[in-house]
Amino acid sequence: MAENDDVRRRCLRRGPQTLRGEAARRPTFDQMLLDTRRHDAAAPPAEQVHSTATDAWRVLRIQSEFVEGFGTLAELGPAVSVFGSARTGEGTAEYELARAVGRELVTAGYAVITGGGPGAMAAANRGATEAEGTSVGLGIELPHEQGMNEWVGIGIDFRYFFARKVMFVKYAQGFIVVPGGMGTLDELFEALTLVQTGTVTRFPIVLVGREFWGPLVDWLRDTLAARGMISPEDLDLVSVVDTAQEAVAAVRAVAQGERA
Ligand SMILES: C/C(=C\CNc1ncnc2c1ncn2[C@@H]1O[C@H](COP(=O)(O)O)[C@@H](O)[C@H]1O)CO
Repeated sequence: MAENDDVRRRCLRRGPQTLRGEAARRPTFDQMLLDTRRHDAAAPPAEQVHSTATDAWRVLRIQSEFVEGFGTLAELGPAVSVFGSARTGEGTAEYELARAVGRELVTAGYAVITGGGPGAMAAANRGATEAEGTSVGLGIELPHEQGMNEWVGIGIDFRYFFARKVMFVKYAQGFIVVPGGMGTLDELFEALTLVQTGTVTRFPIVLVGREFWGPLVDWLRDTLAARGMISPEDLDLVSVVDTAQEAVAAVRAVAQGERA
């Protein structure tokens, strides 16, 4: 019974479609593109050929995500992307930290971009909205979709993670990262790699919460740098602070350096 309720409540947004119940068990577009062992291996050979052919047509859908993203965000003005856990609970210290980051960014003249989901993303969007600033959510279609949080003012739903990731970097002057899990680390390390390789320059990456991020930074220094996997100066690509005010000041310092 509980499982039936869970199936009935499950909601999947797939492009213009909203799917509930059994229909929401269908794979997402990202799964169909990437998880080919799951979706194609069981199919008879003829269908596998058909599936391979449809990959070419997916290019048009992918292209439309870039067109939509570029079109919506081109005139956003200065913005900062904020990342953090989808699981951060309302009322927790980490929720309030993300909310303060959203608020402080708006006060400093930045729009706030998040993944549009729950937890720390909603908190940052909430802070931005409460400070009467621009609050952007770049949502992603997931197997257990939760929908865009209520604090998003400008929302775009993506089907493909990689198209969405381009928007986080292209339209932001920097990243502020509050405590999070796999998704947050993925976004953090993608940005670090882009800066390390010179693909983007003068792009501040600020980790908020010394107690949370300290062990990761220790590992970067004591293991990666110590074993020559990164250069010692790569450690300077990331700043670690404790408060929302310090995080925004770190972003501004880079922006002011750029103007000087
Ligand atoms: C897991 C839950 C909801 C998932 N909904 C998400 N919506 C939008 N963006 C998401 C979602 N989950 C992860 N992300 C992206 O990754 C980062 C957070 O991942 P983490 O593993 O929680 O750190 C975040 O910045 C998003 O861009 C409800 O429990």
